Amino acid sequence: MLKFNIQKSFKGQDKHSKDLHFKGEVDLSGVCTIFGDSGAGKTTLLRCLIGLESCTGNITFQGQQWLGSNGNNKIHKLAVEDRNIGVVFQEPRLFPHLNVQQNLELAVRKAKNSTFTIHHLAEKLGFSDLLSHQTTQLSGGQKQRIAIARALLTNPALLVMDEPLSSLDVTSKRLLLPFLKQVSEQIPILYITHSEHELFYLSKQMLLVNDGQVEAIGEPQKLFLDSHLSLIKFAQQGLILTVLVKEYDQQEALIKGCLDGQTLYVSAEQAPTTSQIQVKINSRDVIVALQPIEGSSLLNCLSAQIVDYSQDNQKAVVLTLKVQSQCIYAYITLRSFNKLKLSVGSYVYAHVKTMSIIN
Ligand SMILES: Nc1ncnc2c1ncn2[C@@H]1O[C@H](COP(=O)(O)OP(=O)(O)OP(=O)(O)O)[C@@H](O)[C@H]1O
Repeated sequence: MLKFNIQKSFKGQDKHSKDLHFKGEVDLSGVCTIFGDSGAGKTTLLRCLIGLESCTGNITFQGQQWLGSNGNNKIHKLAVEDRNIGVVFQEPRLFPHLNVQQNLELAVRKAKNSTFTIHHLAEKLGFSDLLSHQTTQLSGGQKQRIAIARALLTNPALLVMDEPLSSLDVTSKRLLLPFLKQVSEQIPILYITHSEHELFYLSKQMLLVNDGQVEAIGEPQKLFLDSHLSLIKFAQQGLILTVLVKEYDQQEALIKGCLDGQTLYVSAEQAPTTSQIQVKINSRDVIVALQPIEGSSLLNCLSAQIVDYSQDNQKAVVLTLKVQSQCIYAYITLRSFNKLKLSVGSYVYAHVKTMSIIN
């Protein structure tokens, strides 16, 4: 469990800055993603938690006090190096005067009984042939793989990552995302990202940061559907759903899947390698009708119920359509909404024009 109630002020440094106040309790297991708008305070929260940024208040991790009062009204702050955290930033920050092996050996020396070895991680992350290379000769993706290995070799109780994949190519992301998911079964990960794809692929829970505060903590699917949260403006553009793979038709490059018991066809150049896929359905790609549309090129028609709706200032309505356990949004005009006499509880047919696979 990670518990925190901390304040941070940048006012001395920047008169325009607001005070930030973060409060929350997270039962850390798997990946917990820190998500929010640019400037919301994600990096500041993370840096305060791990002790790289000074702040006031209380932090405890798995019963160990990292920050707080020690009873005599004196501030207790556990040194960063005693918190047993592995840290990976957007920039790999390797020692340029050492080769890959030497960079990693520094971490091994720091660790107490590491469960990982250089050999094992080099194989898993595909850099066995780079061990004798100077780090200055490596690409960004190679450096980041080594930075992740270095963090793991310190045998951390918590791995903290600030947008670790944001500047990497697709191939590196394809290698690292499943790896991190696997690692998170052993070591909890606190992970900042702007990518919805990474968020939904990795996280069991998310910590939503908004305007210098923790706005909500919970499962991504639930928070993305909560119309009271700031996330809604972003979520209403489209939601991510889990689809079970039934079969793949190579000739038509089409996956036949199952979404909450209903058939869904998804275009894919290759057969999926997993038994379930995640697809993003944009709200503007959903056509709502009172009957199934016949004789059209539309492949997907889901029967759904309207469970909520909101009107935006563009004279459009965003409908929340529940398929069974999962929801999609549909963005329609106010005129269509009125014409179809829609309301909460109405049953409709949601025709999905297109969707993208995100894992
Ligand atoms: N060193 C600093 N001096 C003054 N203000 C700062 C400093 N660092 C952060 N801030 C302010 O604190 C707020 C939160 O910044 P932070 O970098 O934590 O946001 P973020 O959510 O991580 O943003 P991004 O996604 O763009 O990285 C911003 O208003 C920012 O201007």
